[in-house]
Amino acid sequence: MSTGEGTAALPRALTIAGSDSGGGAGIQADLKTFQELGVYGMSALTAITAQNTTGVQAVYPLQPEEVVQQIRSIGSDIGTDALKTGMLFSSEIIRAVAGEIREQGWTKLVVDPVMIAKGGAALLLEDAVQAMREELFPLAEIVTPNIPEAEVLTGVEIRNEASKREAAKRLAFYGARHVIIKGGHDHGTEAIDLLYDGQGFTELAGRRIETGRTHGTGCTFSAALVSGLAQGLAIDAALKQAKAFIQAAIEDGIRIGSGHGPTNHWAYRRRMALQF
Ligand SMILES: Nc1ncnc2c1ncn2[C@@H]1O[C@H](COP(=O)(O)OP(=O)(O)O)[C@@H](O)[C@H]1O
Ligand SMILES: Cc1ncc(COP(=O)(O)O)c(N)n1
Repeated sequence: MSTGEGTAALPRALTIAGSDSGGGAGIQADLKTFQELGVYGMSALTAITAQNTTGVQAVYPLQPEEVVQQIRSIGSDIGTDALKTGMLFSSEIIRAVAGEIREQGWTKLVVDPVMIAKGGAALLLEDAVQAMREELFPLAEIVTPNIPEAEVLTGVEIRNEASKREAAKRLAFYGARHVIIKGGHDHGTEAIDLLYDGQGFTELAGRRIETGRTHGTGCTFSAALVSGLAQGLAIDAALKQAKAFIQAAIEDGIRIGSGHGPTNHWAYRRRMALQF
């Protein structure tokens, strides 16, 4: 019988990101992922987007101090074991968020350098790329660009394995302790994510699924990574869990909306349950 005293020491994770009204990406994807992996989820909103599977209809950024206050409220009372950033929109918000993360002394930070939604809408202003590199990357345990984002951040055109590795090295040079260049935008029968830890490379491959339902894959993947870090996993174990989580979520994508449908955040836990 429950004593009503509560569950001790659930891992805690915070997402600092934009809201996706359609529920497939942004903080909604992050919170669903935290919950599915048994992590207590918290959020600090950076922007509201009016969005569905067909695209982004409007973006309403918050004031930098509104973002900072949310983070401060969490830091001054609940705290967090790990955190991620997603859509940050402007250099002003990036600077404010980086300043507050430094203030809180949080180090288990995953930076997902969200730039463009799958439908083509800008989720980061062009002049904010430099602030992202200079302010946020030095604080990051892991940065998780997709291929187009890695190209914008480094100026390296990724055409083959050698240029992908060169881009990863440059991203590490900006201060991130680990770099994962995600392979969703690549071609081939496998989606291969490349991890660089400042010394060597590791590849993690999953079967590429032919589907249009990939809205929120990057958000979901980085939220799963953060969950692993919050649980105390090492980077390679957190990456394996995140890859299995996103693979299941894409394989069991949800048939809703007429455009880029969302992934299924429930799929991984259901598969785990079926194994026992
Ligand atoms: N069609 C796919 N089949 C299997 N895995 C995929 C597919 N698309 C993306 N992934 C995986 O999803 C994760 C997110 O990658 P990606 O889609 O490149 O990010 P983003 O959403 O930032 O563009 C990575 O682990 C990637 O390998
Ligand atoms: C609020 C918000 N944040 C991020 C994304 C990127 O989505 P994806 O993970 O598919 O790149 C999005 N579409 N909306």
